[in-house]
Formats: sequence, structure tokens, C-alpha cells
Amino acid sequence: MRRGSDERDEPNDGDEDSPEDSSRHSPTSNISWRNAGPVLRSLTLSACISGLLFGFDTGVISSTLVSIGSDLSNRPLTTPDKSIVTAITSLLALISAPMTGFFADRYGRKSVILVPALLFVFGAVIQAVATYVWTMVLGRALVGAAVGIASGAVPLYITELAPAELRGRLVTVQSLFITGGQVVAYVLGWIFARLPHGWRLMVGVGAVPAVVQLVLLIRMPETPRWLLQTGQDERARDVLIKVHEGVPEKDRARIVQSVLLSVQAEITAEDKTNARNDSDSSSGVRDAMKELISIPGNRRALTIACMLQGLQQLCGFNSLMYFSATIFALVGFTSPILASLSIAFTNFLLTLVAFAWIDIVGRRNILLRSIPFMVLGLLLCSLAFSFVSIEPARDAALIYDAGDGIWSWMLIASMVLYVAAYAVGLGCVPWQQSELFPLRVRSLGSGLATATNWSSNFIIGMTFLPMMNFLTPSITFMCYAVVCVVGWVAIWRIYPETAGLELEDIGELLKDGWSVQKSVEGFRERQRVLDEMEGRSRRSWSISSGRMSRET
Ligand SMILES: O[C@H]1[C@H](O)[C@@H](O)[C@H](O)[C@@H](O)[C@H]1O
Repeated sequence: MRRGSDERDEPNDGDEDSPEDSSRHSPTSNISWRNAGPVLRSLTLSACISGLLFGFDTGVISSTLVSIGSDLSNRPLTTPDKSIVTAITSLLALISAPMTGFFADRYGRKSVILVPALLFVFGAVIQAVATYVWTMVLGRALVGAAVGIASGAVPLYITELAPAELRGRLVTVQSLFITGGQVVAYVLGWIFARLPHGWRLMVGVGAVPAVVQLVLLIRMPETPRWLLQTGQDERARDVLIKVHEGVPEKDRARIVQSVLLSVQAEITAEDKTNARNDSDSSSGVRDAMKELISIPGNRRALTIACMLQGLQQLCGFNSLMYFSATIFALVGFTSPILASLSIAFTNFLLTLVAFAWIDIVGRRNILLRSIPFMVLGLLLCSLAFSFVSIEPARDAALIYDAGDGIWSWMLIASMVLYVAAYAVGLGCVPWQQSELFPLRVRSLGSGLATATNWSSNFIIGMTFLPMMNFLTPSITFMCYAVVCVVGWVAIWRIYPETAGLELEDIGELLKDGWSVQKSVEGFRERQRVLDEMEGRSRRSWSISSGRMSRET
């Protein structure tokens, strides 16, 4: 595969630097997923259980609502009951997400993953034993608070631990767990719905992975960046050595030293800025907030991170996640849950493609190439909806398909196209948010970007059904297509390629402008170097095994 090519004309942002500039600090280690080493793998996996719970708890609600019957407060759920039980999770997530920054700086990155793991356990148990609507709401609220914190803290933890070449992939493991959790939720919902009071099992089962995560995480280390920031240099070095276990020993010392030096340089520079600002500073968070907004590089990082997170939700994806079964039932599918499982499953499968490509093709490139397919999928949906009339009267006889069922199938095919394109790009790339921010404002910036994600998620959840009713389904899907087009232009103009760069270099990149052109050239250069290194190691392997082949 050709690596990292971005054939489109890039907007010229006036950068004069040579392409090598943006890659020169990166201690290219040629580390790969296969030689990532057990420490790095278990770190990622244990952190990502939060992703599984995030996906599970957001996916399980649709089947839960239809199976509760009169088990809560001795009466069937009313529409306001259903709305509050659903919305409280996103609401608490959007309130708790910005707090991640404060706690992550003060108590460490690992602690802010441990707390949501506990909340997930309590939330699941409270829901499973709930006998009143308000107890169920309390359980959903705890789970929401956990999802909000974990969704920002996990990418932060992994971003700060991962070697540059693997960062994109390792953060994408979280997305794999989220989408996998959604598939599990749909399948379990489908199975448990047949049992009496099966919904209690559906929600209670979420406690199991949370307990596993608590046990695993207790033995995991803090991130080297946070350790250095809090003066624990030796521990930071030890963690870095473990993380780079898969790298040949002669390179490892050089890489660890280089990362240590660049983080320390960043901390020193930040200390100087702090000293200058000390006279008018009263609180850490206020200072960090001031720095985030007033320093142009930080402001750019925040704009990009919030733009991507907003776009991830405002493109309308979760309207399908939450309501696809309802849509498929309305257009006359006899097995709407199965049809909606196809949406969740496509989302999961194509996230695997993102996992394979994100560091090779690059974040920017993957978005610029996948969003046009989302637009196509949405326009086809919109077209199909104009030939399938939906009657909210729930009477199958009133469903009218001008093409004898063809348009209903066209609808599901175009939704699958849209979801596939979403999963490859927009479903994952925004979660790379933490890499955009310099150390001092990283946790705050990530928390705010996560809050943007949850606020936009809340907006879509609240507006989707009213839009379908008042604007028609055709126009609703057209609106999402317009959001995607606007998003594409914004990405093309301001999102530089960050794949393969050390965290400290990304800060440099955004200092003097959006640096799109420079970043794309730097990325191509890094890919060329990696290709050469790969070629060299393949050649030396062939020589040592006495099989020098022509191909190398
Ligand atoms: O990255 C995830 C993923 O794409 C999920 O499928 C979606 O439901 C979430 O909202 C999103 O944040």
C-alpha cells in the first residue's frame, strides 16, 4: 500500500520550513503492533475496558426500555420516564467530562480511570436491583458520570504512554471496544429480552467487566509524562523502558532518553511561563484555562479537537445507533432488531480497518477520504426516504414503498455505507484529541473536547425524532449530509497530519499556524524513512537466515 499520500492540493498556510523540520525530533523506533510488548498491550487493554462499558451502557438502553414493562414503580414507563432514563446518561457524561482535566492533573491519569470503573460497578448494580423509576435514573446517572470521565481519560492515558508510531492505533483500540460493547449490548439485549425480568440481567452484566478492570488497573503504572511533571523521574524512565520493550535494545536507550529530554524541555518551558504569570495567578485550573485560550497554539489545538468531536456527533451517527430499530420497524422490516444489529456490527468491523490504517494512512487523510462516502450514504438515504413513506400510525398496511420493497433495501444499504465510512474515520479520529495539546493544558483541553462530544450527542438525541416528524426523514438526512460537507472543508483547511509525531512536536507544529502543508510533507517524509527502515530490517533478516531474496 502506498503510505500517507495526500494527493489533493493542500491549502497554503504560508509555512516555509522544510518537510524534515516537523519530523526531525521524532525518534523513529519502527515499533509495530506485533512487537509492542506485553506491558504496552496489557496497559491498552485494561484501560480500554472503559470503552467496552461506554459502548455497552450506551447501546443497552434501547432493548432495556422495551423490556422493563411494569417492573419499575409498579406501572408501565411513561414517555417522560423513558426520556429521562435515556437522557440522564448523556447529561451526566457532559457534566463530568470537563472535570476529567482537573482530577487527571491533580491525582494522575490512572486514578481518573479507576474512579469510573467503580462508578460503573455501582451504577450497574443499582440499575439491576432498581424497583422505582428514580432508582433506575440514579443508576443511569452514575453510569453517565463514569462514561463522561472515562471517555476523556482513557485516550489521555494511552496517548501519553504510547510510542509515537503506535499512538493512533492504540487509541483506536478504545474505539474498537466502544463499538464492540455496542454489538454485545444489542446481542445480549436480544437474548435476555426473552427471559422474564431479563432487563435486570442486561444492565447488571455491565458490572463484570468493570470489576475485571479494577483488578487489572491496580497493577498498571502511571504515564511517564505525568510522573515527570510531578518530579518522579526514575519511575518515568522505568515506565518508558517497559513501554518500549519491543524495540531492539540498542535503540531503546536512545529513544527513552530522547522522549525524557523532550518532555523535560517542555516542562521547563512551561515552568518559565508559569513563573512569569505567577503574579496574577490564583488557581491552577484558571491558569490552565487562560493558557488554553490565550496562547494561539493551544487555541488552535482546542479548535481542532472540539471541531472534530462536534462533527463526530452532529453528523447524526448516534441517531442510527439509538433509533435504527425504530426506523427499520417503521419502514416495515419484520426483524428490525436484526436489521439494526447490522448497523452496530458494520460499525465494529470497519473500526478494525481504522485500527489497521490510522497510523499508516494518517488521521487527516483517512478523514478526507471517508467523509465523502458518508455524504454519499446520507444523500442516498435521503433519496430512499422520499420513495418510502413512513406512517407513524404503526400500521404496516400504511407503509408505502414506490419500488415494491426496493427502496427499503436501498435505505438499509445506504445506511450501511454511511456507517462503514463513519467507522473508518470520524468514529475514531476525534478520540486522538489528547495528542493535539501540550502537556500543561492536555488534560483540560481533552476534557473540554470530550464535553463537546457529549453536548453534541445530547443535541442529536433530543432533536432526531422531532426533526424526522417536522422536517421529514429526507430533509433530516440531508441536513446531516450538509454538516458533513462543512466538516470536510474545515478539516481540509485546519487539521494538520499528526500521525507518527512525538507529542511534544505536535505542540511545535501548531505554534505558528495550522501548518497543514508542512505537516503533510513531514508525514510523507516519515513514511519514507519508515519504509526504508522496514526494507533494511527485512533485508538483514533475509541475510541472517541465509535467504537473501530479490524482493528485498
Ligand atoms: O467513537 C464512538 C463510536 O463511534 C460509537 O459507535 C459512537 O456511538 C460514539 O458516540 C462515538 O464516540
